[in-house]
Parts: sequence; C-alpha cells; structure tokens
Amino acid sequence: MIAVKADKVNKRFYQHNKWHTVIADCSFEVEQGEFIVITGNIGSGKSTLLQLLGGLDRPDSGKIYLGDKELSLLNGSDLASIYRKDIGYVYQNYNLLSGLTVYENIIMSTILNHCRYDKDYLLELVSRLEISDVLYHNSRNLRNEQKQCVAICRALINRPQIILADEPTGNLGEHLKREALDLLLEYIHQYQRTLIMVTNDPEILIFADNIFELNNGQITVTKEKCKKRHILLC
Ligand SMILES: Nc1ncnc2c1ncn2[C@@H]1O[C@H](COP(=O)(O)OP(=O)(O)OP(=O)(O)O)[C@@H](O)[C@H]1O
Repeated sequence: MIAVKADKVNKRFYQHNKWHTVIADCSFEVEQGEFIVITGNIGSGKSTLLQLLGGLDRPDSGKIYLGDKELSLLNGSDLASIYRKDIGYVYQNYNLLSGLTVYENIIMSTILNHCRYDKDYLLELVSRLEISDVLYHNSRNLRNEQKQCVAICRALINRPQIILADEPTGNLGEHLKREALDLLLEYIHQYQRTLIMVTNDPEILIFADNIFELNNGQITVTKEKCKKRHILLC
C-alpha cells in the first residue's frame, strides 16, 4: 500500500531578487512500513520537501498524496485534523510550546483531538528517552538534547500513520541517538507505519529502505537495503 506519493512536485522560493528552484518536478512513492531517509547538502531542500509532504507548505505545482488523500484538495480543518491524527512531525527546531510542561507538550495533540492517550506508552517513551525526571518541568528550561527527546515523544504519542522527522537525532549524544533510532524503527516495524527522516548521518542511512538524495532540486533514489544485501552476498 502506498503511504505517501509525490507527483511532479515543484517548489521555488524568491530570494535575493530571483527565483530559486528547490524541488524540481519530483515524483516518488513510499510504501507503508518503509523507512526513507532524505539526504543532501546544506540548503538542498530537505526540510522543504518534508514540509511539503506534511502539508506544512504547498507545492507550486504537482500533487502530494497521504494514503488516498490529495493534500491540495483538503480544506484547512481537514488538513489540521490529518496533521494532528495521522502525522507525527519532529521539527528541526523542536517547536515546543515554551510556556507548557514537557508532559503538556507531549499530550497536546491528544487534547486537541479530544481523545485519550495511552499513559503507559507515554511513560515508556519518556523513560527510554531519559526525560522522566523533567516531565513536569517547563519545556523552556530544558537542554536542547532534552527538547529533541520531547519532540520525538510528542510525534509518537498518537501512534500516527506517518512520522516525518527533520534531523531528529541532530542534538543527541551517541547513546540517546541509538535509543531514539531504536524507538522509531521498533515503532514502524511493530505497527507497520512509515518513517521519513531528514538526516545526513551515515550511521542512520544504513538502516533505511530507500535513500532520497536531493541535488539541484532532483531526487536520486538508492535502494539501501538491496545494497546491503548485495554487500552481504559478495
Ligand atoms: N520560506 C522560505 N522563503 C525563502 N526561501 C526559503 C524558504 N524556505 C527555504 N528557503 C530556501 O530554500 C533552500 C532550501 O532550504 P531547506 O531548508 O529546505 O534546505 P535543507 O536541505 O533542509 O538545508 P539544511 O541542511 O541547512 O537544513 C534554501 O536556499 C533556503 O534558503
């Protein structure tokens, strides 16, 4: 089943008195249950692509589908509902609500959805990412590493269909990076969910099913798992 599809997507920005094409006529499909890494040089458009897939920005042309829903056909409230229920987004700059506690930040989407959250699951998440002891602290007082862990817990708490994660381990030390990656990969394997992650970390790339490399607005796809199998066979 196709979880995410891009069909001839284009995006450009006006900067320094001219238009810059960031995503050029890109088409691809992501199967449910896959782990995709988006990689590329600084400024190559990785975050832009992730934002387009999450409906946080709109393409200039082309279509993006989440499951069978085409994003441009949805009105604001449908999009917001999909965003809260079906997508777990880990922002590059965390985007925590700084007046609220860690706990409130994590469960905010469940409050907005008028649904219950699984308290045991929340406790497991915060324990594994080592933020249990700051659960009732104001999120503004956390270290960046802790903020990143809160952002990951918040993305997972609803058990969404798709996780879109923008450099989710960029501020984590080696041990927590490993734990966060384990948590995300266990999640998609256990629930057959989809993970699309922006990262250039070679230790993470090796776990991806496919790697989308962005260069001059174009995407080159590498089948990472096939490559690994090939290496094993050699
Ligand atoms: N809202 C915007 N308005 C104008 N230009 C933008 C906007 N968003 C992104 N850009 C430009 O688009 C290009 C791609 O940005 P983007 O953040 O997607 O790249 P990236 O690959 O994620 O970069 P990094 O590795 O630094 O995170 C950059 O030149 C950036 O300045």
